[in-house]
Amino acid sequence: MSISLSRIPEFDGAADILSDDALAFIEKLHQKFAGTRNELLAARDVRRKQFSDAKAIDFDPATEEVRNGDWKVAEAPAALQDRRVEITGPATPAKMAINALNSGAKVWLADLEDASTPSWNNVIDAVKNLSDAARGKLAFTDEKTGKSYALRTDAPLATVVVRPRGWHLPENNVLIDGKPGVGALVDFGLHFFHNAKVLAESGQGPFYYLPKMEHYLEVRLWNEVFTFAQAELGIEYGTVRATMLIETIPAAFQMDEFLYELRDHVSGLNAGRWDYLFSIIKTFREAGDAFIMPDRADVSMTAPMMRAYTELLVKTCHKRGAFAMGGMAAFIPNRREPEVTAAAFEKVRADKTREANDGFDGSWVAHPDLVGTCMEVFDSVLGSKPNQLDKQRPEVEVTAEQLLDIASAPGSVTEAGVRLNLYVAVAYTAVWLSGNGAVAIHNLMEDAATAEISRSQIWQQIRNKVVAADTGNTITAELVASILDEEVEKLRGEVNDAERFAKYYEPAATLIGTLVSGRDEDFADFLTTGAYELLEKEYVTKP
Ligand SMILES: CC(=O)SCCNC(=O)CCNC(=O)[C@H](O)C(C)(C)COP(=O)(O)OP(=O)(O)OC[C@H]1O[C@@H](n2cnc3c(N)ncnc32)[C@H](O)[C@@H]1OP(=O)(O)O
Ligand SMILES: O=CC(=O)O
Ligand SMILES: [Mg+2]
Repeated sequence: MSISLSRIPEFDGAADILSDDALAFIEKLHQKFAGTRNELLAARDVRRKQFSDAKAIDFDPATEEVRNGDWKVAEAPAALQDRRVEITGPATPAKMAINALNSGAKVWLADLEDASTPSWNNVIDAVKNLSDAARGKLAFTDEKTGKSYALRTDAPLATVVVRPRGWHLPENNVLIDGKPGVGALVDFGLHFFHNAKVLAESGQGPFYYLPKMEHYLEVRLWNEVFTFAQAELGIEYGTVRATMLIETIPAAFQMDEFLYELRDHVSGLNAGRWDYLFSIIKTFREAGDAFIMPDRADVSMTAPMMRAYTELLVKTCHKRGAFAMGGMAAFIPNRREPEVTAAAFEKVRADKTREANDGFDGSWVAHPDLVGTCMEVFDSVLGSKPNQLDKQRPEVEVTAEQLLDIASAPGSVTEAGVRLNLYVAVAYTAVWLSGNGAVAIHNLMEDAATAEISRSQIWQQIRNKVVAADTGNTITAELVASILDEEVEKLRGEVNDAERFAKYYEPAATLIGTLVSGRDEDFADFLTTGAYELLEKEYVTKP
């Protein structure tokens, strides 16, 4: 097996991140783990079809012993005992990293997944920023504004928890025997290689968030990666700690199994609500009326199936001694519009209050101005305790039917919802292609997970011939195509920059137009896979 690179990004420090020793480590990770990763991805397709045909998923009888067994995960290290507020955001540009580290949050989820466009420059800059942060020397001057950014010294910085890409994404710029590498192994491998020792020495990690897994064997693979990586670099077994997102519907049926597989390296589970909704739509997209999701804006965390999911997560985590982490309310403040900010504070407060009262140990915010709201809510529930691991939920009983009870989610499908989904999916994908993996649209945070819901809902609605509640029209491919045209014209006017529109919005619109078609052959497992092909072809590798 041999490793090579398409190119080294042209900025200071990139060559150091891609040193020969680091690449040798990445090559070893691929040698040992890429084959299993490929098999596990193929197994996802087979299972999904089975679930869709059966119109059901159930708890696996083969792992009943794990679910009924009396076991606990390893105790969390001091740096992760108090996670009441976690800010999320990309690790590039450096100013975002510094703002997150300085935000007052206990943890920063440094995101190479939902909030990140994995252009080669972004991936390497993110690792470089994380490496500088681990050594306390991250600083930045914004060339546009002249504003300088430095790590604060007057208060603790957030503890860094890095989220590498999910198992599905390739890394086209790392070639293994001439073929694309595995994004997850590149992100993890580079971060771990450069930072594991320094973080371990200061008790600050290395810590990870693991996204988008669908089966406990995928967790087992991460456990093997961690075990190997620690041994290879002489780091004590069990130093790595990871929090796993329960953000796919099959994973909701395996919370115990996930924790068990990673029990020496785990610190908790997180309720990743946006990918979770996407996963429900994706899994059951052709399974008929019982699985039609209402308009995205209608589905809230108080819908019965979402209550079942979060209640089961808290119960399972605390029974096993693992943290239960809340998810992202998408409302974000706007510093130029006080009434938008006030509404965001109120909605986020309500969301965090529900989570804190349910027993979550902390939760996520998308913006520094929301740290205070989340902190106040958890302070009032936790009191002097760092977490509420002691809050057991024996009264919670959740069935497979409750987890899959989509039909009783309040709300309806409307043509206005279709229109909004198309607008958001195209606008987000265009911004993603321009290098930003997260953006505010209509005062909501949009990232890869929220955009996935928008595009997959439309496919599901066309496929199942859903009738729109507001117009009485059946949602057909033709209707969607004509609304898409209108929304693209609206965006053209708003963007008002022909070159930018042609470069980012037109390819985004073409991609989304295909993905939503309602035809089997057009439904991609991930929006970002197609977008990544465009990114690599059109925007990065071309001179
Ligand atoms: C489904 C999921 O996975 S959720 C987790 C993944 N998603 C995310 O992490 C999204 C995180 N949030 C963001 O990226 C941003 O908040 C956005 C894109 C939604 C909005 O960003 P902006 O439009 O820049 O917001 P705004 O102009 O109000 O920002 C004000 C300041 O706060 C900073 N800021 C905003 N959000 C963040 C953040 N999450 N982390 C660090 N700094 C931030 C901005 O950089 C800006 O700093 P500056 O004044 O020094 O220039
Ligand atoms: O990653 C989080 C989500 O909601 O998706
Ligand atoms: Mg997600």
